[in-house]
Amino acid sequence: MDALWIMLLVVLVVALVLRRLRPTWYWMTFGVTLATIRVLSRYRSVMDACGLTVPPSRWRLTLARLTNRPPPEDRSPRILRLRPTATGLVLRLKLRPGQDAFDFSASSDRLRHSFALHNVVSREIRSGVVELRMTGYDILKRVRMPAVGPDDALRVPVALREDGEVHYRDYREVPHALNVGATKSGKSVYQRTLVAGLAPRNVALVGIDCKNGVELSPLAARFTAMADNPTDAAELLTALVQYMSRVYDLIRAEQRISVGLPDAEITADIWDLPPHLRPLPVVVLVDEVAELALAANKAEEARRDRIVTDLIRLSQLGRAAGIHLEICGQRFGSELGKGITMLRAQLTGRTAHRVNDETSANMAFGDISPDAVLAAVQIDRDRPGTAVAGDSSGGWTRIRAPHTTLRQAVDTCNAHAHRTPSIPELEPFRPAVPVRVIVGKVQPKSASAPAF
Ligand SMILES: Nc1ncnc2c1ncn2[C@@H]1O[C@H](COP(=O)(O)OP(=O)(O)OP(=O)(O)O)[C@@H](O)[C@H]1O
Repeated sequence: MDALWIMLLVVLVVALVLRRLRPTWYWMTFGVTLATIRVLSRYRSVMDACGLTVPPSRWRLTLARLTNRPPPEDRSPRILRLRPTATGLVLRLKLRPGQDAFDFSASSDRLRHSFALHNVVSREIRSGVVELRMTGYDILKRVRMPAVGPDDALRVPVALREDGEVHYRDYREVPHALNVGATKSGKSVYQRTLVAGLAPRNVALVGIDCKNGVELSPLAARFTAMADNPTDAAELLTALVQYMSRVYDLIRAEQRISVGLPDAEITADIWDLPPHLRPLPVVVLVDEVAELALAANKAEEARRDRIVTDLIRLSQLGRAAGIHLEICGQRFGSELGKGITMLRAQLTGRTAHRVNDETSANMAFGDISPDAVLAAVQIDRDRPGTAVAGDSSGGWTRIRAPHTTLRQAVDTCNAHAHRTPSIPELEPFRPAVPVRVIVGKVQPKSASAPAF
């Protein structure tokens, strides 16, 4: 008997220690079973307490009256499935008549308290079916990205979502994106994670970093072109617009629509071109857009207008030519001058790191979702890297990128330097990569693979 008590005590101590120090292990060993028991045993009372039940139907009431039985209780949504995951539980529910997916998202905070789980996120799967994704512990405290298999060239896992899913930056779905956040909020780490994710893929990277190149030039080995001041940036963007025209000429030359040509072979963008003719996609990363958009005198004003006009043209026409914009800034509002709001309207993907005021959050989400504005303002100061990510469809989620160090990103870029394509129009902007000496060998500058 004594041995049994000692064993139980040891298990309890181990569980408490794991819960504090290794929440992932705690969840996998004890947490998942305890949470499943808790959710199933409290389910009816929690639904009732959260106002997620519906009164019994008329025929049930009539039947109870006819058979002289007490009236039936209010009904909770039917559980279709309860699935444990590595970070929590997924509960799929069939709604009762009169219920709405919004009822569940509005009650998610009440649900998480009632089930004693860390977080509950609800989403509609299809008409009448809602999924509650519950996480058992704070998975954004120390982000560990789950292993994801080889994927499409332009779908990069960049962060972890609060519901335990991977957040992807998918350039085919969302061609251009905006990333705002106060200083020290984690924008550069997010951008670095993105570059490290893109480096092993067949894309051309173009960087504009007017902070004298401090963020992007260490990663230069994987960049086809780079500018570290507004004057070079203006020239680089003009060259990109010329490149875009050449890609459009190529697409037109390949269209040759005739009666006999199958519909599937009529192309209006690079993705429908035959693989041997298809140019590589180009991702243009702009760090701190305000440096490009502000002007102190007349000459700078002319340059600024040229830059903003070229960015607008790239954002309007670039997608079909495989050119994608990824623009970072502390603020992105009309105070940056003419054309900025027009440019912002073209940037479908929105990510807001911690911002200091509601106005800055409005610049990312004001025209999309008021809830997301509130969530961006509430991001904790001691949680850099946490952001609210959304798109223009109104959906949003809390995410946090893994803490990719500059050393990790530099190593990844150097390892994939041989993939750096060369684009003739951008050749004058190719960054000078210092000759690297590796174990006694002299490594030449990265080999140039032709983009097209
Ligand atoms: N995802 C993350 N996980 C953990 N720590 C992070 C994360 N992102 C950023 N940090 C921490 O926050 C610090 C500031 O991040 P970062 O340099 O990316 O901010 P920033 O928004 O680019 O700031 P600035 O605009 O001043 O350049 C980093 O040095 C890092 O220590």
